Amino acid sequence: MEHTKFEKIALIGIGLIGSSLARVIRRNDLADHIVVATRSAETLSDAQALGLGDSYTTSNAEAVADADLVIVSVPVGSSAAVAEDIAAHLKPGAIVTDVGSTKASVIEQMRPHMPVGVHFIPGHPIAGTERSGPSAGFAELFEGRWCILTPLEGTDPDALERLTRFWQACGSTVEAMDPAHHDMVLAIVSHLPHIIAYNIVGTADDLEAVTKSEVIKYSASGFRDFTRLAASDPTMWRDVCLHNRDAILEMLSRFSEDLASLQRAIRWGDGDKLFDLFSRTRAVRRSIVEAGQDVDAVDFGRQATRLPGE
Ligand SMILES: NC(=O)C1=CN([C@@H]2O[C@H](COP(=O)(O)OP(=O)(O)OC[C@H]3O[C@@H](n4cnc5c(N)ncnc54)[C@H](O)[C@@H]3O)[C@@H](O)[C@H]2O)C=CC1
Ligand SMILES: O=C(O)C(=O)Cc1ccc(O)cc1
Repeated sequence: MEHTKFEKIALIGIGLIGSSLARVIRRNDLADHIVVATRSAETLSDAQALGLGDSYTTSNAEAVADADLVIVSVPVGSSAAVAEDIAAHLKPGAIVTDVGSTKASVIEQMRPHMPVGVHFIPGHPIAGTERSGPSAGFAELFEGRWCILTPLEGTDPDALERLTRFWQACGSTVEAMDPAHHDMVLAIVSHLPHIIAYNIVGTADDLEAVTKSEVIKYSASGFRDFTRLAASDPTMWRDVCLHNRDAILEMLSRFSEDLASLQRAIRWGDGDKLFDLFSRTRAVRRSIVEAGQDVDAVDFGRQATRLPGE
């Protein structure tokens, strides 16, 4: 594909997302050289053992020297620190992007550090699993998934086109969105489901004294699905909650109102209300499946979401 290959791609952060990128970049021949950078020497040596890059460093600054594409894949709360590390070492004309689950906060943290002549284009692949670390990644992660880019005003169209082609070459469909809108949409479709999962599994865990064995023994599919989400990386999700605070609080307050109304229907035996809601929600699921967004039907998706030991 014309103009898709980069000379040198710097991957800052080599967890689930960074290592999946490393694998797909290698498999699809999207770079002549992949340089891997991460903060801890231990993670770096894991990445090296997996053969994820062509060179390795614990210095973010060293990694970006001569790179024409820099992809920051760290928990969103570390975005400012990474931007500070790399700012003075970026090659003029380089594209800097990220994969963070929140966008307004990442922009606020990184934009002030970006030098003139460097193209900063924030992004977010809507693809992941509950696993983390360099061994968790796989080359197919982004296949058939959306990647949202939130370009800033005045973004160079050629740089945007190059980054769009990069994500397409990873198997994704790219869409541009306003950062505030992204944060609101993701709050309801991704952040709230994780918070609800953390909460319900926590509630069950608090009942431990009475139900310890029952929670495990009878964990039917409903509860099991929540435990998968609630097994997601604590640092990553702490940062998402702290950095998409307003949108999450807005969605949580709507959620609490609706939950109170559901609680009331149960208390007063309002079967019609329950039936109407459950019919409406069943139609939502059907439209997702019809739109081909039912990832459970995709083989690698099923594999990726298996519990450890399954
Ligand atoms: N896990 C998921 O399902 C998805 C995650 N994301 C976003 O991708 C980003 C990365 O997430 P994962 O890969 O899942 O996390 P991870 O925990 O698997 O990996 C994070 C990596 O960042 C490194 N790191 C942390 N601080 C650093 C610093 N200051 N300098 C250099 N490296 C640093 C860690 O050592 C680790 O290698 C997060 O912003 C997350 O919100 C986006 C889509 C899906
Ligand atoms: O594991 C799951 O079900 C996910 O929802 C993965 C995920 C987590 C965070 C994102 O920003 C995007 C995708």
